[in-house]
Amino acid sequence: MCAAILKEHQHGKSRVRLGRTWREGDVHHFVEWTVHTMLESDMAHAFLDGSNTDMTATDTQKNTVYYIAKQCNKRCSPEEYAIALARHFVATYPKVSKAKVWVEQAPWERCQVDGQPHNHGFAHTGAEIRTTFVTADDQGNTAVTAGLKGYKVLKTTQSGYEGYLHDQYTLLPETRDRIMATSIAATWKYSGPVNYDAAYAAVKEALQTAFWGPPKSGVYSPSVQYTLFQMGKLALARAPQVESIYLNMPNLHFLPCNTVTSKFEDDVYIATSEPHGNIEATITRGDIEPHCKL
Ligand SMILES: O=c1[nH]c(=O)c2[nH]c(=O)[nH]c2[nH]1
Repeated sequence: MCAAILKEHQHGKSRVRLGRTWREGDVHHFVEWTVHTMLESDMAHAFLDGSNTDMTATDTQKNTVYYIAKQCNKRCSPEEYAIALARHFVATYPKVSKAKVWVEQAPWERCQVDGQPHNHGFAHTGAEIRTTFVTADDQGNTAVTAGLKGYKVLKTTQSGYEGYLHDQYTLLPETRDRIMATSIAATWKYSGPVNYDAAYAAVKEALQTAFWGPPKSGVYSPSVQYTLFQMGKLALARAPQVESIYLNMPNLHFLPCNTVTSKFEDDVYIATSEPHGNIEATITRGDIEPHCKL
């Protein structure tokens, strides 16, 4: 038999789903989180010898997800929760050298009835999922990445695509007026502790502003690539605690449609989801390692 060496190993629980309410008098707050845990630990003997001695079972990890949610008795951000959970794992289990926690927050939003925010009513907006990824190690280091995914945005004009390489394989006509649509996935890394809710709002607003531009005039986009960089740049400018940001933006095509009676007049499009372009980049303030995608 050939020699085989065990390299990196880890174990965790995926897709642990929980709801958490916090009651502040009559006003209730609600989050739904899907949590993934992963522990790097001194457990080579489990892989090599079949011994489970000292192993933190993934079922135990799942139970801890709920336990720490219960311990968070004040309303908290997904980042604060993930930090508490990751630190609990390294503090409690001597064999664990690093804990990784991912949290995805479902888009439940307080609803309005008769123009008033409801005390305990929430609607699933189907909008973006807020994400976080936290690592804590046994040396006391904690790293926090925040993000969002599935945030679909579109503009009906102020987008074009021209000047690209033309050869025998090129069919795409150049345009200065097209629909631009994407589903933004972003992750950004914090340089230290911040107000996570405020920083999230600042980054999201920066992404929106750079994508759409001013309400009346918009802003011209010569490509998804250029707009993506503008979005990342504005996020870094508006959120000083953000060290770097990764953006993935599929180009969701709305294709010009000729109808049986008329040619395309920037009005009727064939809506598509695939195939789609796919553009991504990491934008940093300096020479920083790219970070983890959720
Ligand atoms: O903004 C765009 N970037 C591209 O790289 C590309 N490629 C393509 O066919 N259309 C577009 N649009």
